[in-house]
Amino acid sequence: MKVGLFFGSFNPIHTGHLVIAEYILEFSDLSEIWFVVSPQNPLKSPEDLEKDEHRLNMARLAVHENNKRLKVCDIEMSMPRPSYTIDTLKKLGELYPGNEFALIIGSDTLQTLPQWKSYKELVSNYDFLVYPRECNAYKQDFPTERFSLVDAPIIGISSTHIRSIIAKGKDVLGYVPDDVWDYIERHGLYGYKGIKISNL
Ligand SMILES: Nc1ncnc2c1ncn2[C@@H]1O[C@H](COP(=O)(O)OP(=O)(O)OP(=O)(O)O)[C@@H](O)[C@H]1O
Ligand SMILES: O=C(O)c1ccc[n+]([C@@H]2O[C@H](COP(=O)([O-])O)[C@@H](O)[C@H]2O)c1
Repeated sequence: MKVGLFFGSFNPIHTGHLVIAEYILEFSDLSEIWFVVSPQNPLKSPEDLEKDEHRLNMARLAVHENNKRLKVCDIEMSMPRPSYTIDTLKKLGELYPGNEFALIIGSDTLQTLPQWKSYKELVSNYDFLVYPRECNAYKQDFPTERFSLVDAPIIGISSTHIRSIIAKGKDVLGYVPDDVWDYIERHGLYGYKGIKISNL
């Protein structure tokens, strides 16, 4: 089975992640997509990062009964930190020898990819599905022939924007699934103190 891995902090998971995953499932040869929730991106500061448990729970709520071919993978929770993708891929390869794994990345990630651990090994040994994000993705930027462009729509939603909306007491509209929003409210995540009356 060919599985697409969508690695991320998912702080929080949002509609953009889900739409892209659904789109790729529909228009690629992947059988499933797994959202791999990372405890700590090696290139990002842990500032503003909600607890692993919360980010994992929200990812599970988001994919719950949504589409049986979308799954959440918690493998990095029990691995050394920060979360190096090459190490996770090797571990997944040992655990699921019958699966072929491909990576799903946004075009923004192409710029930082050369800084990733074992970059050359990564781009030589795995397929990458790249979708456009905010900016165009140009095929000449692809480091190897294992990269292919996904003609997915551009969705202008980011976790950073959602966190700032919540902290300002504004409504996140449809940017996160309802169950995820309920979870954020219930646990007071991202500085949530209720939506200001002026917005209602
Ligand atoms: N709106 C979106 N459209 C397409 N891909 C997205 C979108 N938002 C995030 N992604 C991709 O999902 C993966 C994981 O995303 P991540 O958890 O970093 O979300 P994010 O919204 O970029 O978060 P942050 O704003 O905190 O950096 C990354 O590969 C990122 O490029
Ligand atoms: O392996 C690396 O060196 C590496 C460097 C930067 C990012 N990553 C992974 O890329 C994913 C994207 O993270 P994020 O925070 O942008 O959602 C996440 O799983 C990180 O662990 C991995």
